[in-house]
Amino acid sequence: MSEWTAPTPSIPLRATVVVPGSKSATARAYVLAALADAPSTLTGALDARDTRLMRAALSALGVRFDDLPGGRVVVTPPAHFTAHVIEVGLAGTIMRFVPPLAALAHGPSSFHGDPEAEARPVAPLLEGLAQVGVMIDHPQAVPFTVHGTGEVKGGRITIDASGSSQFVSGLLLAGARFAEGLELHHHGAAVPSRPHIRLTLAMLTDRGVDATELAPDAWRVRPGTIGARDEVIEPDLVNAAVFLAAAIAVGGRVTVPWPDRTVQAEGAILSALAALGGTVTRGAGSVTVMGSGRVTSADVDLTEASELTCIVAALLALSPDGGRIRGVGHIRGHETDRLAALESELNACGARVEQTPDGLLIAPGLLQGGMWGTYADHRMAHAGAVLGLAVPGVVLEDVGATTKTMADFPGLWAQMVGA
Ligand SMILES: O=C(O)C1=C[C@@H](OP(=O)(O)O)[C@@H](O)[C@H](O)C1
Ligand SMILES: C=C(OP(=O)(O)O)C(=O)O
Repeated sequence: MSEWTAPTPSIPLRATVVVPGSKSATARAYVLAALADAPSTLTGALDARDTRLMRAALSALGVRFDDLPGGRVVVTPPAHFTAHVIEVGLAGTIMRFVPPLAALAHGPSSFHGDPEAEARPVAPLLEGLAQVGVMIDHPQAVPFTVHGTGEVKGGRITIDASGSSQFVSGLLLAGARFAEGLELHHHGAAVPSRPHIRLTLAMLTDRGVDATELAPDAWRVRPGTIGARDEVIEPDLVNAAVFLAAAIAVGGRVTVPWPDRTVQAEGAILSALAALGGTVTRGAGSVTVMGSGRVTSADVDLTEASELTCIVAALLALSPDGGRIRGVGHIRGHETDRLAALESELNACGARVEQTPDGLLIAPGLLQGGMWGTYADHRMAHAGAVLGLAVPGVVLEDVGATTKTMADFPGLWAQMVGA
């Protein structure tokens, strides 16, 4: 546990921050390289806890990683995956993307993780694999064991993916390596975070896989090889948004590198920041957000970008009129129950927050600093940092939680604030 006092700048921000590679793109690029027909070279892959654990998990299955100068890594797939013990940490991408690869190995692979990982939903994914003949012990939650037989029959699977888009992505990523491919149907309440499914389909298509959305809740992947691909990983736009949010919280301007074309959820991210009072300007390869120091009250639907909930909640708590967040009921199953955690921490700081079935209602209050619980959750830590820009004395219980997706969040934050 490392406590960290959030810096409160005395002058408006003026900063450019270079945010590391996308967690979601790195995880997919590693998994697809592991499944490919030849080695792939990736540049700018994220190096943080989730992606280190992903490398360790894939290495355990027989994949080789050779680091080269210039942030490049060559990923060499094995002829056959070898069953092994897999450590998922608290990464949704590992507990949901790696089991289908373990099913393609010979023998049992047991999946373990942090205590918090055991509360995260994984059953729909594992039940989906069971529908096409994969044997799994304790398919309810981490820890579980996948008994691989070297092949997966594939075919039609129906699951309830309302708990996480990662159930869909995890099955689609490996579907081309199933003997009959995959036709995946969702049955249940709305699937969240759809831009992440679009990212999965785009990265599959880019590697020569015939992967399509047949209907809003149905996807098909035809069997075939997954082509090796050399790729430059884009910056993580959700993590970039944390820094852009800072300009809205205290005023000034923050610039981050931003790809000119992306399949990350840029529309949802930039429109949320604009709704909260940010003036968003696109430059060539960058985005700048300017803020006046006054957060606009807003009613924000984050169905497409639920990872923003924590920082949007912190900003709305700073708004003189508060606001509302909708469309994110499923984040009760993220790194922690984020709606409960935000309600508890923001109320402890003097805001008046209550949960709704699918989000939060946030009313203003007289805000004060104090200990900010981080719940082993990087995005709860980000929220505390954003709040602390404007409220002196916010102390994060454990800034180490941020290493999940950024190796040096405190360093980047200090650089931005000019501390
Ligand atoms: O596929 C991915 O890379 C992700 C999908 C989303 O999951 P949910 O659909 O569970 O929100 C997102 O929140 C998570 O951070 C990353
Ligand atoms: C939900 C998140 O992560 P994970 O990939 O572990 O699901 C997140 O990063 O906000």
